[in-house]
Amino acid sequence: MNGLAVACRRVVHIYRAEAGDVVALAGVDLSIGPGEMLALVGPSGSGKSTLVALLSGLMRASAGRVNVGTYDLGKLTEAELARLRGTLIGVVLQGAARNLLSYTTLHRNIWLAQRRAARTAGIELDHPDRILDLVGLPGQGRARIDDLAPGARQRAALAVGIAAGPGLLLVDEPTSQLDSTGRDEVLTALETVNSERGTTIVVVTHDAAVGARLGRAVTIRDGRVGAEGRDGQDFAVVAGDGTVQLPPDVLGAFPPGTLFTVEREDGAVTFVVGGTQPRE
Ligand SMILES: Nc1ncnc2c1ncn2[C@@H]1O[C@H](COP(=O)(O)OP(=O)(O)OP(=O)(O)O)[C@@H](O)[C@H]1O
Repeated sequence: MNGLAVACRRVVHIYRAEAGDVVALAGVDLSIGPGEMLALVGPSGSGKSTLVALLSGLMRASAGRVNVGTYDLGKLTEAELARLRGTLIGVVLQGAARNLLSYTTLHRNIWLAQRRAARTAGIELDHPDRILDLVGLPGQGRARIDDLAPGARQRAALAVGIAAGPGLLLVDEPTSQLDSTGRDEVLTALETVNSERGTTIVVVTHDAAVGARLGRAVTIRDGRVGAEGRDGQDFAVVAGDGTVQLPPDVLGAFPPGTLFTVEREDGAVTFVVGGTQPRE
């Protein structure tokens, strides 16, 4: 399966709670190319997990459009969404244990994750040993999950996530409980899956270093896509409503109300900082 493109357009998600509605996503615009690796970085409560739940079809957006490959997820039935999750879309939930049956072997965990895809015509599945090679656990098919070290257990969770050969892999906080060696091994496994299979990979993380290593890091702040870092360069991002999201570390230098002069010359547009003059 080749990598799938992802497109979010003006995505809003509201949780209806007794204490009042919570706007978790407030108009997210995001495009991810097929085969791209990207980190969603942001503080707790900023909306990262909500966005991943929408991309996996576990929840539906309150408004806006979410496309994965040729599918408009908002138009699919629950059964169709469940089928996509078992085939085209792989999900690795936060906390390795939530993805694994701890009392049995790695092989059995992978077989179980392949069951739905095995019944779907046209899907060719990798042998579990090949999947274990990809995540850096060669020859460990007979190991019980209970007996694995934390880093290996996280890579076992990745093996289950890629078992059906998804075109999009969504991974929530894969390195949060690990030391630097464990983190490195998990990131290497993700890079190998991406380069060998072309899988599009989205990783939710609090860790800016993980974002830097994946090449593209998109900041989520208060339910909106904020600034972006790509290959070591920082970018400000224009949102669908015309607001400009700045990298967090330069925000302090441009308080709300900062004016930019817009200069147009020969079809080119330049913005020049014109001083801070907050409106009355
Ligand atoms: N089931 C829910 N009911 C009500 N509010 C919710 C629910 N789930 C999340 N929220 C709220 O939605 C907002 C976004 O939460 P979300 O879990 O997506 O953020 P996050 O960036 O993934 O945070 P974390 O890094 O802590 O997982 C937060 O204000 C959160 O309190």
